[in-house]
Amino acid sequence: MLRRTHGEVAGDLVTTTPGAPLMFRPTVVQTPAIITITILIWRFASGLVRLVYRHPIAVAISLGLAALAVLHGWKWAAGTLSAVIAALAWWCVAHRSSFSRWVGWRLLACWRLASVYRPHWSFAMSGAGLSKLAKSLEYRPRLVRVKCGPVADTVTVKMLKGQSFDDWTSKADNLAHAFGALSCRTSIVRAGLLRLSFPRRDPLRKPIKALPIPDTVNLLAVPIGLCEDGSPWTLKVHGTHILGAGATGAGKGSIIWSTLRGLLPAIRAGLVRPWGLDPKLMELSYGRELFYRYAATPEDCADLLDELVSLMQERAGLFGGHQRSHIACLEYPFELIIIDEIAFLTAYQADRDLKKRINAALATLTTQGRAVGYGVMALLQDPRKEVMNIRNLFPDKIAMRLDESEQVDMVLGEGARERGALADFISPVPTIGAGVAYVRLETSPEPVRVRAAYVSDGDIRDMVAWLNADDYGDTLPLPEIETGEVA
Ligand SMILES: Nc1ncnc2c1ncn2[C@@H]1O[C@H](COP(=O)(O)OP(=O)(O)OP(=O)(O)O)[C@@H](O)[C@H]1O
Repeated sequence: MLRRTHGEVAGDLVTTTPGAPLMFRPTVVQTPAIITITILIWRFASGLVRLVYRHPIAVAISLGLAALAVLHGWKWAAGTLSAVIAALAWWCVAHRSSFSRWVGWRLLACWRLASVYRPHWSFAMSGAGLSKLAKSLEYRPRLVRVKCGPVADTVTVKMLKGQSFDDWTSKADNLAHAFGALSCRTSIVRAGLLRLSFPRRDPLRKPIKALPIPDTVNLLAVPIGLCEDGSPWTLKVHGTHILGAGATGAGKGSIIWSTLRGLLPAIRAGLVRPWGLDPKLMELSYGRELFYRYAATPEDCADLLDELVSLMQERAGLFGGHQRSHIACLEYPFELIIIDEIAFLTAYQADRDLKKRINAALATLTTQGRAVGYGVMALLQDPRKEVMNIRNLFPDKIAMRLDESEQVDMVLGEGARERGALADFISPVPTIGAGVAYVRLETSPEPVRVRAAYVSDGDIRDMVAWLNADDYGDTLPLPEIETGEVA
């Protein structure tokens, strides 16, 4: 027997027939039409306000054309529209960069929103497991805004309540494929708001030619290559120490030479003094004349490091009580100690006394050198702790192509690989992957993919010639040089 009943009496029902089907119909509360209409009007009005706020120019043009068509006829509207299009085309040809900035990227963003992100959003969210089902309703993260730049699209998203940043970083691969991109990077804008970055093309696909020797030198931003968004990759060399790790053939040399190239005017002026330690004898020796001092054998390297420690301590003694930071000048230049394959001097050194001396000198330089104008840039192949037990004394790290995925976090810190630093996936083919690296820039904790410019043997010879050229004689002006306050 079938019985219809209202929800509230269901709890009191008793049936004597075992297995008798019970039809349960919940109480339906009729919403008054006025409330439904008010909600619809409210939604329409807020959508309209949002449209005007987000696209004021497009709305103004559309309204203006509509007004023209109503007041003077469609021919006037069509003529004005043609004039506007012709003006935009002229702007695009004559001043491409300003056109792109003000119009081009916005139009592209509208197009990408309508053709890529909006249509695939719902499926991508449920496919990646980022939407939630509650009471038979599907709740999806809200697509807030799409912006386009020369290289990548950035999509701002409002996360669902209860979601964490890690929920999104772990789905980066799913999202990249869902929107037809090569990769997806996630970063936090503010609580609950995320930025997803989808590259449309890869500016690091091809080797980058050696950058021009700059006129001015900023020790806090030496240009050495490009970031994945096409912006310059600059390296802070003053007030820090840099550790670069990469398997053989990863292109560690390009980081050294690009840095020296960016510093060349300051080296020539005597404001920066590079010290080269080259235990492999293969890398730095090619541009030996660029170095203020150079050592290759482990004994010479140990002596040089000891000398640097005593110079540094002497300078610290002079600065003590007078100044707390270093500004590069002729009297106290910035001393940059470049060590190629540091493991040869530390872990792989057979002579135990020498190894101890070198380790002690390196630890002293890296712990006390920053504030008095001593910076260490060390490169190595194997970042494991057994090989490099002082890697935590290097504030800035660069992960080039690495052999194992676990090595990525050893270099860039816990969780870096999960956040997209796929250094173990960098191609071993030199033209594709040499010089490519992941770094954490000061502005963001998220790893950024970068590529150092390739400084060829010819470029190094040119740098030596440039340094030794005496056309300026003694009248060489000091380059503008910026150093930061280093506490
Ligand atoms: N930035 C770069 N862009 C393109 N190609 C590069 C770049 N850097 C290096 N290469 C190419 O990769 C090769 C290996 O580079 P490099 O010797 O610098 O590697 P490495 O990491 O120092 O290797 P190893 O540790 O064995 O000395 C170079 O001969 C060059 O052809």
